[in-house]
Amino acid sequence: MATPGVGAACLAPSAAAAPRRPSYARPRLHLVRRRCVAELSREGPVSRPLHSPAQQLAPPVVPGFLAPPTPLPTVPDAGVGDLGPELQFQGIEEDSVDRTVVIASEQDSEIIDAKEQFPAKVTRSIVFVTGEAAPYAKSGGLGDVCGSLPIALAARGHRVMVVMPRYLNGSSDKNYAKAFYTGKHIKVPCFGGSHEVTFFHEYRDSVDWVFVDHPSYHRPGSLYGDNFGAFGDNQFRYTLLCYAACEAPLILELGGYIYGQNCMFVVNDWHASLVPVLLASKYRPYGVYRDSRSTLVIHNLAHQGVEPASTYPDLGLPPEWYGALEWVFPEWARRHALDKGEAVNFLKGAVVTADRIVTVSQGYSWEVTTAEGGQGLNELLSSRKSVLNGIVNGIDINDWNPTSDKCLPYHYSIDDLSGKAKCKAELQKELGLPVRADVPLIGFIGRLDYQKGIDLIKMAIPDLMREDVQFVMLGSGDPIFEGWMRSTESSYKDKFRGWVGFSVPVSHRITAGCDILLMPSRFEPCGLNQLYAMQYGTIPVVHATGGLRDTVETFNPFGKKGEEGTGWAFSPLTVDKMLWALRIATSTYREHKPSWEGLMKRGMSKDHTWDHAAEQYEQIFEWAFVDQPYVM
Ligand SMILES: Nc1ncnc2c1ncn2[C@@H]1O[C@H](COP(=O)(O)OP(=O)(O)O[C@H]2O[C@H](CO)[C@@H](O)[C@H](O)[C@H]2O)[C@@H](O)[C@H]1O
Repeated sequence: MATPGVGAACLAPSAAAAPRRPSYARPRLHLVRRRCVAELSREGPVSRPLHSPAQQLAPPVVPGFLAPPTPLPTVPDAGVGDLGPELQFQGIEEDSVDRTVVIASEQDSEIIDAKEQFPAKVTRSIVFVTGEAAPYAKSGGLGDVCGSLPIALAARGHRVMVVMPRYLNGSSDKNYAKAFYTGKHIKVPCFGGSHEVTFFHEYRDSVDWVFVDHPSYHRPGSLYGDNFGAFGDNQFRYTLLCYAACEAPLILELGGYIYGQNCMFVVNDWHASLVPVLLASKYRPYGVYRDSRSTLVIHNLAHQGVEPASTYPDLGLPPEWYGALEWVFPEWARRHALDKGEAVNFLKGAVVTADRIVTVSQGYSWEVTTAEGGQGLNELLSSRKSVLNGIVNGIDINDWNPTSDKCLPYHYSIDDLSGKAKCKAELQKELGLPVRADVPLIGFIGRLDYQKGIDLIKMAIPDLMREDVQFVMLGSGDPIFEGWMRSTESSYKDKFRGWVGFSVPVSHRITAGCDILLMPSRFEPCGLNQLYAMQYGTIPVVHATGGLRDTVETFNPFGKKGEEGTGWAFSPLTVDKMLWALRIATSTYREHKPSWEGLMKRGMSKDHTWDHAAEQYEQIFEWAFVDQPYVM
């Protein structure tokens, strides 16, 4: 809790000295807090910063994994003076905000505004760690979420940093044009060497976007691989990211001030999963980050970052922490009689060390605890049920809004849907399909992957193409399915289009121009395309699984208040059942126009913004800070 006396003492001189950030409309509460921190730091001895990389990354002596903590070494005096007061200032509670207002005479009006403007009761320093974030780099839904949730949290008053790689592959380089070298670099001791990474920074939408730079992020191809498959050094690339993310809050003075040690790390999927392991094994034993917490967000359990056990020494972790990452494949998954199935698993490391675990829908948070949906981690995840929650993703309403979408030839809204019919005609024209308003246009957008049920679509196409429908698919991934899309297009010239590739503008045009969006996913942690579809008045037909079941309500013409529902969620996942759902949808489109319009409008009127989800994340963070760190 802030002490008014201390705050008052520090604010006065620093207010004049502190540099102003170019656009400081949002974090004025933080401005007060950061000034206090900086000034107090000057009072203490700062000759040897606690965050010196050499000190942080030195091999510590720690007890075995999850063993009861032994008394920690005394925290070096250098950092204590700085960090004590900062910790007091982190997490300003509502009543302390009032006191802050009292002490900040110079800025009174701004801060009072800020208090009214920002809904968060307790503001925190939040550090997202991710392999991708739109618009800088995106390969799928992870990029969407990490590009928009941080902004939503910042808008609620938190200080938010996103740490991700600076991918330079020729096509994405321009996305980093506004990110500048911070002058900071660290040497990461792993993989048999000392690897220098540098930090770039852009302040946008009230979020500090931090890009970790290393030659391994500069190569042609997609983010994680190229035509020959996944990059062989991905484990190395994301180990670097995790080390860098742990150092960033300690060494980067963003807007003049570091984030400090009292952070909530939000680690997304396996790429970031080493972060909680590092906090527990390499920082807390030195008294650093003892007041930080971590939340693992699972977007997709299918990718866990599993590599041979022999790579463990490369990670730079203490040998006694092997158990945190240890992974043994079941016998049936081993390659030969001498294969012991021993591996290291990054995601498992986070499951057993993070303070909280979030999946991207409630349905999925249950599925991951079952043998069918747990991808081998179900028992471990079940053991952490008390800290496991599901929060349905939101969507970026600035990007995905039919009233203003820059990728669309026409705009429309719930009150005037005429633009949607024009978008459909334009899309048919663009694809070279017959321009017909009466024929239902079905779309699919997504990775061509087993998860997305492409094989079911492939099996259903001969039957579906006998009907009077049009079908457009946009996707890339498995070369077999890419080839199949091309050959199907030549077989059904008047009805089928397969767009092989990754194109965000085309995905917007398909979402707006289609009548129906098909998602026969085998499993779907949340799914964003069905949310985009509903926002655009396009009716989702989905397999009732995970987040799809949570977000799509099957049409019911005889509901209590009349017609209900926003689409069709079918189950079980069979070709027949999928065709059955599509036939009901297409006949409703043709024969029951008022019902169809009702479906469109109910979908469009749903609140898919991040506001609600951001509030739920805040709650999770609060719970995490109430508890002791799960691993000290
Ligand atoms: N060829 C292409 N061209 C252009 N855009 C394309 C594209 N292929 C896919 N996209 C876009 O990528 C995103 C895919 O998001 P999803 O949520 O459907 O799936 P994904 O499996 O990647 O994400 C994982 O993480 C997200 C986020 O948590 C979860 O919703 C999801 O269930 C989980 O599997 C959408 O924005 C989509 O439009």
